[in-house]
Amino acid sequence: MPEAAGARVVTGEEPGSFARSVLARRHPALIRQVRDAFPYPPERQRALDALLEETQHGVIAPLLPGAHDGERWAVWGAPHVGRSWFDVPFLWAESYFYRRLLEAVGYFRPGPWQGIDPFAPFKRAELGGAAVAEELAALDDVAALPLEARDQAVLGGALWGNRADLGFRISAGQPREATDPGDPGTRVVADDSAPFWRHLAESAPTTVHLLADNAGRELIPDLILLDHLLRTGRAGKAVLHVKPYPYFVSDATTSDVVDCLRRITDAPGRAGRIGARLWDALTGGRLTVRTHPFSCAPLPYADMPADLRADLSAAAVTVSKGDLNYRRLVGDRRWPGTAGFAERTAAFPGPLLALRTLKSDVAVGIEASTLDALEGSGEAWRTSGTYAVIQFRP
Ligand SMILES: O=P(O)(O)OC[C@H]1O[C@](O)(CO)[C@@H](O)[C@@H]1O
Repeated sequence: MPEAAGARVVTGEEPGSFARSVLARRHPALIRQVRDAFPYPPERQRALDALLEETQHGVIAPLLPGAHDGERWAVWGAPHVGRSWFDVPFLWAESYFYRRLLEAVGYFRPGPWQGIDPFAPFKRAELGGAAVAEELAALDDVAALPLEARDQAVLGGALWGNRADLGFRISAGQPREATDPGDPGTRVVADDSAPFWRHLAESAPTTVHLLADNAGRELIPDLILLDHLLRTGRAGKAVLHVKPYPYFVSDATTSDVVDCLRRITDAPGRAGRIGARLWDALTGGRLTVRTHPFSCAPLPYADMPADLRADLSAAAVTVSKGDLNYRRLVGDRRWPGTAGFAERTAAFPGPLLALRTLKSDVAVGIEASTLDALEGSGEAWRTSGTYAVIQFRP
């Protein structure tokens, strides 16, 4: 990889950088929100306070002895433990932060707080909100469209669903809506949707994998996309990869899949029918949910273990959702924006589609003229969540 030598790994060292703002502002705000959202006993509160102090002023500590995944994290953390959270790779720091937050709230420890998702109140509020109801109702109109327009509608739904990310909206202690993106069509800065649909038309209807990102307003359109691919015969089977435990605030776990499915199934009109089909697909084995531990690993996809690699190698396509998955696909480095998507993702097995709204510094596969226009716009286009890419390579 000739560019790797010249592309710096993203860390929080640089004052004013996006990564630094996440570590210095979002993470403390999130700790406070979680602390306020539950009646945690004093020892859990103290653990959360200690984590806050450590992340801002201390050095990275290892997991407590006896952690079920202690050995794995000891290997992954060996180069970083004992250093400032701001000085280590941002991808690793964010991933480990969520693991430590779960430790602080007693998520894995036998006892009353075991298995209690600290982000559940935020996810639940979103799922019960008006936006989800409106989005489900809009499916009635999509049903009337010709196939090609329906293809674009469900793909666009899954793409822009990625804007609805609760972690992204935590700023200075307050969840906030991202700025209105304006006309989403003009905000897709790399669009390989045509070759993607051609590829599916030319492939035998084998298995489609989807690496899910956020629950709620993102997972619902993801499920609708999978239903569309199954129903139109582009996929014979589908596999939905979700996180084995709560992660990056709103990342989907199996219980979020169930909550979303219930929400879709309970909706009137076409949404309810899609929900019933998805339920049948799950119970009948056409749609499978996977929770591979690597889904929460602080590593690029190039380092995926052999079993996951074998699984994805057999896919007609893997659809990768969201910003974090994108960083893990291309490597969390300051690549030139024009670096090739196919080249950067060469180590990923099988055909790949990335659907991502841009919420961090990493971007590749953008035409030089588009990149110039974006750089000249004065906008925080890499991090605002208002621009997106649909990038495909066979
Ligand atoms: O939910 P997504 O799209 O993966 O976004 C996660 C992104 O949010 C951040 O954690 C910051 O809020 C980024 O650093 C990260 O890549």
